[in-house]
Amino acid sequence: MAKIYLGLDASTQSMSALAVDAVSGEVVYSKNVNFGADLPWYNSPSGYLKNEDPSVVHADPMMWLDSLDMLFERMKADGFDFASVAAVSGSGQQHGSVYLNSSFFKAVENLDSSKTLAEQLKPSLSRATSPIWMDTSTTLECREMAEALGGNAELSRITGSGAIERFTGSQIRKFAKQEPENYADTARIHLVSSYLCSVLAGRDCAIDFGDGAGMNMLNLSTLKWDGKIVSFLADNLAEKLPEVKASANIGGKISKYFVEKYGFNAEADIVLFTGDNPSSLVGVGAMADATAAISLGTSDTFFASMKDLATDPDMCGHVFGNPAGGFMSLICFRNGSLAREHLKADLGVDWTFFDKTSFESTKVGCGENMFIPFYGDEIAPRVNSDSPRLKGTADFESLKDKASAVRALVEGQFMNMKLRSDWMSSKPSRIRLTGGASKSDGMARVAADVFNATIERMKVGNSAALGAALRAANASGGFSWSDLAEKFCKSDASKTVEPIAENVAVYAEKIGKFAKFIEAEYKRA
Ligand SMILES: Nc1ncnc2c1ncn2[C@@H]1O[C@H](COP(=O)(O)OP(=O)(O)O)[C@@H](O)[C@H]1O
Ligand SMILES: O=C(CO)[C@@H](O)[C@H](O)COP(=O)(O)O
Repeated sequence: MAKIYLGLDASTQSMSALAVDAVSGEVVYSKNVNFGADLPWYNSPSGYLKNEDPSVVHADPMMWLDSLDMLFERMKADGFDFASVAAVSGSGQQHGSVYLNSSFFKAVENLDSSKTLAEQLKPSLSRATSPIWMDTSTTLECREMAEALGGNAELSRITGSGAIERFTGSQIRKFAKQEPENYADTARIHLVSSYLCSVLAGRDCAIDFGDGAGMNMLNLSTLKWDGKIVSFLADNLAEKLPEVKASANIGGKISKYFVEKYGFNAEADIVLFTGDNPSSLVGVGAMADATAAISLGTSDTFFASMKDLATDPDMCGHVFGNPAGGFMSLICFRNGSLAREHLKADLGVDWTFFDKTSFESTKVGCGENMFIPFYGDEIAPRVNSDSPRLKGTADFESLKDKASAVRALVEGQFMNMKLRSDWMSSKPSRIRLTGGASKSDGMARVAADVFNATIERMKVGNSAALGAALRAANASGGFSWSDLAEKFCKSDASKTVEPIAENVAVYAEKIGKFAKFIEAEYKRA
């Protein structure tokens, strides 16, 4: 008999759903709502609100709720059989936080299916907007954290990361300092993942170890909130935090709101949500071995499950909980797809030119041309930037040579990724590529040659939503990881890209020059 599990993914730019039949091994349904295109009244074309201070990046949490209702409406219109779903889980863009007053607990338990989620839950916000992972405005709070808590190396030893601007701890501290009344009015602080989980379950749910580790306050040795860090960050913070639990816990049965409105089975389990990267780790089938993965979503990320805990001396890399148990390493690049989109718009070209044509008409390594692709602040390395830096021929620097500009930007992104990931002890010979831009053959080729690794692309593209569905099947249905990985996490052999020795040598030679170019331009501390 079919066993259907539904995975949801609320990432930076979209809310998506993917349903699997865990018995037959089929993906039976998928659907997507794009925040910019489908909810234009939120004025968030790329999923976040414009701010006059570019370091402040917030999103409207009601946009996430409206997109969830819209997604389920679309699924209903498609005739999706909600009643057949045995369990739901999900993932959210990491680090983003939702601030709620004490009315939240009752409001989420008593959702009325004749109204929308947003109209019922808006009054329970104690902060109108949510800082998200792209926010870099908490440098001062990070410095205060490091000074008070024994330095970044110590914070990294305890939490898996030094004090980081986008992580939730420094964001909470900034909110408490700048808006003390609203902070005092806050009874609960959720992550995007645990907020949506709570809404689905109709009760206040826990944060999981995967996403919780992105808050700079989870003690990785005890897997509890670290008392010393929490009390330093803000007054009474401990009581405002949800519980933190292993990802495989059930948050509860699905709320009657979704049963009445969309026809879910009232017995469907809601499995704790996690971050989109930990979820992708599961979706690419890398939860149980040392396979590395690169996700080219809004952010670019490089991650792998971890055998031995190791931290990054340069503080760009992080340790998160692996939803399948143990830990994972991750490096996040803020100038991922948005930098590619920026150049694409500046050049007035389409994705075919960007993914293919430009690579066919240019040479590997791009001669002397180099492109540091930091259109905005970067987090790996941690530098403030408001424009990319180009060095090379006049036509290249003025962007007249469009093909070279595209190649050099992509090469710059992957060489930077290689430089920042060298702290991870194992050099992967095989990397799984996922995310919206992984369809680009040009990018897959550059990744293979820069990393000297086989690049595998997945049969099921949306690895975060797939990971969520597989986590639901594992935690609620008892399906083993090996069974699920065997059925769902296969790469598409026709899209595998092998490294070419000649090209590998070009990048091995060029990467040193590129590192010096970055250092000279940004004079890193
Ligand atoms: N053909 C393509 N080539 C390169 N990038 C693409 C292509 N199609 C989509 N993208 C990029 O994929 C991104 C979305 O990827 P996705 O994984 O859905 O992001 P997220 O999960 O962060 O919302 C878009 O920002 C877009 O730039
Ligand atoms: O900050 C991080 C990871 O630390 C980002 O990777 C966010 O989790 C956003 O993910 P995408 O929407 O780009 O997938």
